Amino acid sequence: MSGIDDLPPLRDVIASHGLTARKALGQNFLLDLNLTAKIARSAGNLSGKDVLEVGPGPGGLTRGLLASGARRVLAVEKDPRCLPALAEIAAAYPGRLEVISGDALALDPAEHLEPPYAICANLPYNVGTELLVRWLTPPTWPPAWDRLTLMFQREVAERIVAQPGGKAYGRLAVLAQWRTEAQIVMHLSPQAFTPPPKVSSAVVRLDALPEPRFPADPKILERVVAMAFNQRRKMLRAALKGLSPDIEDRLLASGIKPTERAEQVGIEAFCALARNVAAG
Ligand SMILES: C[S@@+](CC[C@H](N)C(=O)[O-])C[C@H]1O[C@@H](n2cnc3c(N)ncnc32)[C@H](O)[C@@H]1O
Repeated sequence: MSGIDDLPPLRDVIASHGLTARKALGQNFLLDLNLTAKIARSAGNLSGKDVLEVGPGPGGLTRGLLASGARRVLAVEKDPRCLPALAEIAAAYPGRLEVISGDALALDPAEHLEPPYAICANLPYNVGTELLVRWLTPPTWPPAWDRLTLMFQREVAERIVAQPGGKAYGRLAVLAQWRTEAQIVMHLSPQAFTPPPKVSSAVVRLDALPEPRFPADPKILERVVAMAFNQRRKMLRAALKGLSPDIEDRLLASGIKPTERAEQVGIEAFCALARNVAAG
């Protein structure tokens, strides 16, 4: 007995299905069901909610999400070897777990889930940031999800919640914090995983704000921020010179010193610059 459901312990599951971890798929499994239950709880009240899970693997977190009351979990898994283990969970929770075999990058969750849905995942390291950026930049805001609860390498988690003035602060921090409340809610040591990765991990929770903190056109803001941080060691007057011939004036009008570097500029000032650029 696992403690949170009547399914077998995960060590038995991975042994019986021959689920040796594959590095190319970012497979570091969580086999402690108390821990996966804790991560599911950190996603808040899931009762009656639809949840998207990317990369369920043998299903430890999936079991936590179902046990914590999610109405329906849509789990997208690229490794077909995991499907039999997931089918056993689906049988234990009739009508509540749908498993899609394939690449999460190719999935449109809107075709399957009732908004506002939650997204909760122990993300594969190789596609984690790409998925996060995609979820943070939907065509309209608020997005179809209302909360992301995601495990990342600790260094990526720290970049998401970073404040101006340090090396961790960059495009990811601006994109995340402009339209969400982002916080690290849990730290995990490598030993929590099988096999243990080289680095520590952290769970980040991002709550979608009803509207952005400061007004700006998303596309223009993304362009300004990408250019500014692509050459983060340069002064902004140089890093952003491709943006406008009178960039120094625009920076000054936005309250930014042209000699500053991107990592010194807060989100409010980046938004002011994006509005100035949009005004033509
Ligand atoms: C870090 S493991 C997490 C597994 C499980 N959720 C856990 O916590 O034990 C990442 C999982 O994502 C899967 N995966 C990797 N790339 C994927 C992709 N592009 N789309 C969907 N799943 C993917 C891997 O096969 C693996 O099962």
